[in-house]
Amino acid sequence: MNMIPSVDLNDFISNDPKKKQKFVDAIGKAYEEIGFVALKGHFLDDTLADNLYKEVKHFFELPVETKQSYEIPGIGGQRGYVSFGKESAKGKKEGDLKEFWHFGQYVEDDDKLKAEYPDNVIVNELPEFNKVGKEAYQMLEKTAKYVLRALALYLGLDELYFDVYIHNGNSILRPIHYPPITQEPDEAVRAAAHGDINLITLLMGAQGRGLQVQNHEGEWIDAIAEADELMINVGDMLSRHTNNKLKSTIHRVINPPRELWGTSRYSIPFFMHPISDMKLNVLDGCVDEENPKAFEDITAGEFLTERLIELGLIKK
Ligand SMILES: O=C(O)CCC(=O)C(=O)O
Ligand SMILES: [Fe+2]
Repeated sequence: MNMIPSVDLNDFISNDPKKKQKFVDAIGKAYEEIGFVALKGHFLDDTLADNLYKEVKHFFELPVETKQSYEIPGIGGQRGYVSFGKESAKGKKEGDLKEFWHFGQYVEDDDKLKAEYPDNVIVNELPEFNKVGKEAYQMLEKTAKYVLRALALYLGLDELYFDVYIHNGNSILRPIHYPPITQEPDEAVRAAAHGDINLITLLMGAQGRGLQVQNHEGEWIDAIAEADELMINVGDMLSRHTNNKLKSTIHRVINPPRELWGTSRYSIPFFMHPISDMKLNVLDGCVDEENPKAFEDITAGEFLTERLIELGLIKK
């Protein structure tokens, strides 16, 4: 499989059962094979996406001292700014060549979760950044909810199975800036090969080249979505919950050829996480003689903490 299939969310949302089933089958098959799809018909419109990119660029252009004033100690980088080189992929010692920001959940109707999550960090210099970040967060979350509904049907679960776990979930919108490369990097790359931690990841298509996905044969293929598509992949939480039926595919961001070292790269993944109490225990329907239970029982919160330690974002 050398192609990332394209699907249209309008098929799922339409009242036509045939189209809906076609969407469910296509996304399920893609996730059993390559682990990625390109999705049209999502809820993030062009104007909002353009404004988000504009504001994100303004943010990363702020003086480094200003950005660092938004780096909050003690929360594992879960909100606000994370400076250059701090995060490394699981198993790597070199930090990735990136700086990033985290917008988190906007809890309005659950005091317990509101207290559990760190507050969102407000950038005083850029009122629009805060506003556009929240709007984009909510539109991507809505898109992800429908994708998970389709996957629930594919897995033989109730269509609304994931809804209770993702309402006020611990999702994160992460604008990333990969700065220009100024000297021959030793071992470090923009983002070393990794699987995402969460249930599913939504990535806007507009970004430049660089993202690559590893297929079953171990070959790296370029993942390029069209401007109106979101690239959506399975993360390790969903892969675990489905006993590896849905694949969390390894991907990376390679450094550009030398003539493009002078250019920045921006990308804005939305990592869909459930609430921390969700049990990621392997679903009964995903276990049979050929596929024995491959993972220990664990909650989403425990799994996240384990991985943030491995990424260097929380200290043991
Ligand atoms: O920058 C990209 O295109 C992808 C980044 C990524 O895979 C990640 O942050 O998990
Ligand atoms: Fe990723």
